[in-house]
Amino acid sequence: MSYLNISRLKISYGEKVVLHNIDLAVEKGEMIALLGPSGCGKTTLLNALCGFINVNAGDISIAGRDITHSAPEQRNITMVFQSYALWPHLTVAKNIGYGLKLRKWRRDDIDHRVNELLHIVNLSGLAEMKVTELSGGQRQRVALARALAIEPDVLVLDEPLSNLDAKVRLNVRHEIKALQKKLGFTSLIVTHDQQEALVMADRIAVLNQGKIEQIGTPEDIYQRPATPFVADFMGADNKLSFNDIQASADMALHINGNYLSASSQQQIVYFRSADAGLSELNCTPQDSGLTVEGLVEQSAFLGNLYRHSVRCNNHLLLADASICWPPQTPVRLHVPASALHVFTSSHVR
Ligand SMILES: Nc1ncnc2c1ncn2[C@@H]1O[C@H](COP(=O)(O)OP(=O)(O)OP(=O)(O)O)[C@@H](O)[C@H]1O
Repeated sequence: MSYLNISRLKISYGEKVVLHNIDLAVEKGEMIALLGPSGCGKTTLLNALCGFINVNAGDISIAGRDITHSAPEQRNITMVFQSYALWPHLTVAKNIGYGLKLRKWRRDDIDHRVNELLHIVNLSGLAEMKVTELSGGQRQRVALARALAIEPDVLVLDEPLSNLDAKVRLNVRHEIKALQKKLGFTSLIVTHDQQEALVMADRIAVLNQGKIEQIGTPEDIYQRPATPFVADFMGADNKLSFNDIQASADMALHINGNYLSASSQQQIVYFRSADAGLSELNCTPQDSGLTVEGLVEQSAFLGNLYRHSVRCNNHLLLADASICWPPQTPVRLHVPASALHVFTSSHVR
């Protein structure tokens, strides 16, 4: 039995079902990222876990204790919000100690715990500052310290980094991850950002329209997407059907040494632009993987590389390269078989 168990959870708003039979088992000390497009039900799942909304069917338990219908304050789950939700008129120390005061801790014990947390989140020395005097990154660390102060059974983070600018965001996500490893708290984090999920989570649950499409390690989700939705969401931005490939004299696909056969026509292949290499037409073609001959239509400088769009008949494919191939250059685009994600079209919605 896992530490946190969500089983067959169903939530609806009126007639509209927004979570369908969600099963999620989280081990103690694990960080799970809930990843998915806007409206897929991530926040609803967190709200159900925290007890902010009613559950239509299913169960939630922590350490064997059924909390499906417990009041939020009886669950020992704390949430860190995107907006920090700090008290602006209180100092950093008073914000961090707020939950402990509500729990009627003794003054000395609160001071001791607050100092411990200030040290943990690297804010020692800022105890007496008002939170309004802090930067966004510092405020989010206060919010985290306040949430951790009461030693929650589960820490829930709802898009905790989305109000921070890009550079601070990169630092804070590594800090939270390091803290989670050090302190061993169990947590669920909601994010839109696939890279944030890859960096921070032990496992990622990808949600689509109220269902979990796939749950697995970051490597599983990125390298072995189970469905076309996950492949696409995780950045496999090119898509071709086997029919398209077979119909074109300029495309060829070899998998396990075999040229694609007629029986595989119901299949569809996804790949990332980063996995597609470009070469001149007079180079010897590779004998495995996908090969497409076409013309460079556009190239865009992305800083560390150039992204090219390559036209082959009515298909426009994307390929990255460290050098810039000018528009109208005839090229061969090649993707190794190991970087192709192949699905039967019954998977494709
Ligand atoms: N109070 C509500 N009443 C009715 N429908 C709601 C309510 N809250 C959310 N929904 C609907 O439930 C679905 C899931 O919403 P939810 O906020 O959980 O998605 P999300 O994945 O967190 O989205 P985002 O990333 O944009 O925050 C959406 O279709 C939304 O419109």
